[in-house]
Amino acid sequence: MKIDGKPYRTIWPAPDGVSVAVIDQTRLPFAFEVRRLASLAEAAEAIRVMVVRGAPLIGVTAAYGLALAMREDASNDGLDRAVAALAATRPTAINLRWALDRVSANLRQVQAPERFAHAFAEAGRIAEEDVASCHAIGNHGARILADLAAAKGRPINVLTHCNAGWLATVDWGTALAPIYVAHDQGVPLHVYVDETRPRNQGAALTAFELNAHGVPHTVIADNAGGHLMQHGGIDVCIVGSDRTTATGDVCNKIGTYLKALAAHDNRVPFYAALPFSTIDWTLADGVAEIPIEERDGREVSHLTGRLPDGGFATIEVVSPGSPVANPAFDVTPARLVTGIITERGVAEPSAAGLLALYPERRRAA
Ligand SMILES: CSC[C@@H](O)[C@@H](O)C(=O)COP(=O)(O)O
Repeated sequence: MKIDGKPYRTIWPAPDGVSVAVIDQTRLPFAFEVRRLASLAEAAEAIRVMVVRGAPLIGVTAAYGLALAMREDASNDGLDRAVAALAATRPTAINLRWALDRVSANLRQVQAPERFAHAFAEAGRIAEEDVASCHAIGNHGARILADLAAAKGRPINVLTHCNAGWLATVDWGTALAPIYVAHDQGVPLHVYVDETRPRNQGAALTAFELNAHGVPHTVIADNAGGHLMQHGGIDVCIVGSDRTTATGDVCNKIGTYLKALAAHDNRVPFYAALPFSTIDWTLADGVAEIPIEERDGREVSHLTGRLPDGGFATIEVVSPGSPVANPAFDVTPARLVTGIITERGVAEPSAAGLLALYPERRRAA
């Protein structure tokens, strides 16, 4: 996607050929800064502190992180240690584990001296595949939006939560890809953007993206969505996912479940958009089985933003001394999901629906 007319991806090989460049998402929307990751430690830290975030991008960064680790220690022990270090950075997004498994399986087939080049190339392939998957998700999802706009005969209102746009992937995004494709095709739409406390990925990142692309949008407080749905203000919800079970339960940013409940109560269609790398085929019950990341309470008790003089400040907003909890994701059961938009088409949110799109998994099972 473009920033000030210049096309960007969220991660790309640096010109030196031995490191990668990423957009520092902790600085957006007020500052656009590119960071270079040159070591395993830098890649792991970038994922942990959310310089890069979003399930698909976490996976690609981990793949490059494994490559960077192979420059430091390409032995089998070094490979095991690097996989463990990267896997420990964030527990919920399955793309992380999926990318590590894929690259490390590849590396075990080659001798140590070749491992860096192999891993770097494989990470690049994963990135390219992610772009293709997200673009395909955009095309499939755009048809849903176009049909809805045609049926309503007016601009449609789409609600999204967190940031599942191009910043959360390598390019295009998952939940926002259908919006970009539909907007580019001339489908009249407007997006309600949940601010997404505590880290405000909606207010900071989704709004930044939609602004840059010229998509009409309005940022709302997280608690406003139910009210808007009761009054006919939302025609469809689209969210991303960090892990989707083989039965169609969808785990996404904290607060997604409440939106799905409100959508169900108001008969508003609720879609999750995700690539195959987000499906955890080993799980059947998302609420019971998906590990939910618990993040630092400071993300709830403090807010960081821009001051009138352009400087940045972090301020305290919770009564000092009050305990704070910060679960970062929740699970929306399949029964609340209308459809799962994937790179292969739209699946019914069920084991049968997903297997119909991914028949090779039936054989694997
Ligand atoms: C295309 S990304 C889908 C999800 O990763 C996204 O909705 C989300 O919850 C991101 O969470 P984050 O904690 O910012 O990494």
